[in-house]
Amino acid sequence: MADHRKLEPGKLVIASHNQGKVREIRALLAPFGIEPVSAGELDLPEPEETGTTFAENALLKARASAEGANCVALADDSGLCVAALDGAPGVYTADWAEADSYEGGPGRDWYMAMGKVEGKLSELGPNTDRSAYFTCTLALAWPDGHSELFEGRIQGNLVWPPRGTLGFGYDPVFQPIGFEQTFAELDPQQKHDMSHRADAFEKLVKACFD
Ligand SMILES: O=P(O)(O)OP(=O)(O)OP(=O)(O)OC[C@H]1O[C@@H](n2cnc3c(O)ncnc32)[C@H](O)[C@@H]1O
Ligand SMILES: [Mg+2]
Repeated sequence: MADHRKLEPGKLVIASHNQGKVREIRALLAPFGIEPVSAGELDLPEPEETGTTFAENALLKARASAEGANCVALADDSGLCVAALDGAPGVYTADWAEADSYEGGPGRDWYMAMGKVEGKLSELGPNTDRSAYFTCTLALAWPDGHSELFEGRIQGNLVWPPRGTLGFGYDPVFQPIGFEQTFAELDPQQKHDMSHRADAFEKLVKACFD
């Protein structure tokens, strides 16, 4: 594998507009002397995610922030891949939650999105395989165009109805293998110890900090 570029202590833009993700990435970065600032805090525009893979979208977001802020940027493109749905919603996980909010503007309705997944699974019958995994691709981009990619994954099963109030997105329906609780019922630290994001982050740390 090609040499990795080390991350120096200092400013880093978290190229995400998802508060749940930003919170988790801040916690994961906390031990490394990095000063994270989010794309939202810098008023950087949210680029359109036109890629067809997690890697393409992660790079697109990281590059947009690295150029916009002229500093190193870290993006996360992630999603839920359901075995019985041939990997859907996958790279379109966030799109499945697009909805007109009650205020009339566009927004995201996670309960509706979780119901959409459940609806498609139930159409397949009562004995349908409920296994799914979360995947996360992290992209680091430097203002000079250099970039690095890291992937992580966690396997689990989908539950219905949703359970728990912690975490974000699809956490209330995702029960990681070996646990009785969903991601939204587990302590956030427990999620950080095993999640798809933590798995990708571990690879990033080995490559860019060690
Ligand atoms: O692109 P940014 O601004 O980072 O924010 P986003 O919410 O649009 O993020 P993605 O494009 O990567 O879409 C991935 C979706 O997958 C879901 N997801 C990813 N990681 C998750 C996690 O740890 N727990 C629950 N849902 C997760 C969540 O709903 C995300 O919105
Ligand atoms: Mg997105």
